[in-house]
Amino acid sequence: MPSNMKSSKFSHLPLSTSGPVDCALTGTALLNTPYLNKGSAFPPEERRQFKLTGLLPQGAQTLEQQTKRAYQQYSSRPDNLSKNTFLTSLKDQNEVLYYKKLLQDHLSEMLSVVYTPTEGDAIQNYSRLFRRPEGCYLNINDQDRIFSDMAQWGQPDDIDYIVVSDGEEILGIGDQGVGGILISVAKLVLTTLCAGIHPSRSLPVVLDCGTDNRDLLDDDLYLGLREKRVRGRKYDEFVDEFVRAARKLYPKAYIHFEDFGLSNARRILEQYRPKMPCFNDDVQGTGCVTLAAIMAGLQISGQKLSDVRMVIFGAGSAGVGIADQVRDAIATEGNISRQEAAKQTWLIDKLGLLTTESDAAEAQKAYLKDASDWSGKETGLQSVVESVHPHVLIGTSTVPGAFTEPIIRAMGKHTSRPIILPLSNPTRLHEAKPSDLLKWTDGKALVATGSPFEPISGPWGKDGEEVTIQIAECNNSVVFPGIGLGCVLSRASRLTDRMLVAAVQGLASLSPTKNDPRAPLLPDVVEVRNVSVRIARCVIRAAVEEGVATEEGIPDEDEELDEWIREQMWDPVYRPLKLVEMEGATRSARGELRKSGSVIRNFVL
Ligand SMILES: NC(=O)C1=CN([C@@H]2O[C@H](COP(=O)(O)OP(=O)(O)OC[C@H]3O[C@@H](n4cnc5c(N)ncnc54)[C@H](O)[C@@H]3O)[C@@H](O)[C@H]2O)C=CC1
Ligand SMILES: CC(=O)C(=O)O
Ligand SMILES: [Mg+2]
Repeated sequence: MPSNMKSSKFSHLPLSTSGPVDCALTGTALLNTPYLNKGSAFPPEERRQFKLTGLLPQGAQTLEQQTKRAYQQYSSRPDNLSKNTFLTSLKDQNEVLYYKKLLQDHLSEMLSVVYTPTEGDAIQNYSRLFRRPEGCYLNINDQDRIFSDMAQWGQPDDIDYIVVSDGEEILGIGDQGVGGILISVAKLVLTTLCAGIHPSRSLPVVLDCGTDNRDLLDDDLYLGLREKRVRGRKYDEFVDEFVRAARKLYPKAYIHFEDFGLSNARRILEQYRPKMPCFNDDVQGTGCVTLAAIMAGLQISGQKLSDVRMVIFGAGSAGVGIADQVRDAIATEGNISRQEAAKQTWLIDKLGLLTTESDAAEAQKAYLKDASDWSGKETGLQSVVESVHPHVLIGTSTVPGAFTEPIIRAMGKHTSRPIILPLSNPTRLHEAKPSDLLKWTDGKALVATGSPFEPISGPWGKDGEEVTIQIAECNNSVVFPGIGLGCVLSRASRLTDRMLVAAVQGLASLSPTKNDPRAPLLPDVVEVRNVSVRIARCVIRAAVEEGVATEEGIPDEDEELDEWIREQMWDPVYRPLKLVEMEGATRSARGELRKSGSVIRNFVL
């Protein structure tokens, strides 16, 4: 069934997005509510019923006509950052139009504008571009207000998905302080775009703990807490207060941690994941998507995962997250211990290879190489590649150009199809350009990147014929929306390792290389909603098997389960509005009116 087709069989479900939307709003208040506003597309009868005549020009248009006009306006913006700003204001006016435009018509073109790389520029310029607040800003010096500040966002049933960042390691651009709110917003845009998480049932949060970014502290327009980043006990208490408030206020919500600093990301994840449904995208999401890309690459090179040697350059949250996911998969495939499987990965960080003599973080310890084996030897990337002969090389270092020609040529000497994944974001921080990687390996490298790249042509076909190679985007955005959707719909009480493995298997089963060895390693972005349905299906199945799914009535059959999932995915279409009474309702911080536990938002002035 196509992703936009709804199933009457499941239209009774509370999260069903079929049928009319209850609306208590009229007039300007309705026009000012982005979730309900249809602008020039309000049909004549709704204009009369909702007191809109006189507030709109006569012509009642279709969503397609609005999309055409909005695209013309978008195209007239001179650069990507102003296109990004344009789209933000469109989202503030009319969410259906915003998502429809992106989702159905221009996804490949616009994803890089609302996400990496352009969103990185928007975040760096947050306090200069600021027009209106988006989301929940919590302040480390006002911890006693966390509960009441968060309580404004709805009633207990109202929030399904929270993305929270403390702004310390945004993409590869470091500490962005309060600007981190925009990574929470952008990740939530992707959950709606790619997995149909209801845009009014999610909550972006920034934990403002100060910043160590001198440029921000010196900027008189900076909007965040103007003090050095708070660390230690007070920081831990702050995170804990946030988690407690989130759990108490929105007990159904799944918590997605994004772009926390290296010293906190994994620690926080390990602390909370045994107790609640939560996820760290940089650690787990990146691990899952990268493992799926590696599996697709190995299918082409004809190798087994359990035979693979892998070098990871940049042993932070993402690098170690990938190492763990690959190690666990090797252990399962080869029926060996995790400890044994870890021997196939070499981690390199700022000071070179991590060995038993390195001052390693807890998470890195599983991968330390015996220092005596390396004594007197160089431990930089080139020497390690020359001595280890890796099949897979991963870049999560934020060091642009780190994968040099000699390194890649050295790798190519010992493996016929090197799998090379420069994953640092945004684009300017990639460890290598795909065009160079293909040039240095005569088109043999199997490449996927953290940010999008154009296809590359070269004389790499049979007898030197020109071929064009598509570069897959290996970004956690391919998996986190589907994983989140699976957890939300099954109301999983935890996100277990097995559920993550299931997500990888679901994604790997859709790799285009299954049918065409020249195809990109991961599905194209335009397939993303179907990919999310598949991942969600696998995650839900695993949640049921693990006994952590608390939702009743999850279908057993795959086809029926997919229908059940799709029915609960929000689509950017104008649904008819139904005028309702507003008595007994309360207003949320979004300006929407909520009746106890109702899914549908209304609004009063
Ligand atoms: N493609 C994707 O899906 C994802 C990409 N990333 C990207 O990966 C990069 C790293 O992100 P995180 O792991 O979250 O950051 P992180 O700060 O946790 O890790 C970066 C690591 O690189 C190391 N490093 C810095 N300079 C180095 C050098 N000269 N040589 C070797 N290592 C060096 C740092 O010491 C640190 O351990 C960022 O650019 C981020 O955008 C992160 C998550 C997902
Ligand atoms: C993609 C992502 O999560 C990052 O670059 O941090
Ligand atoms: Mg991230």
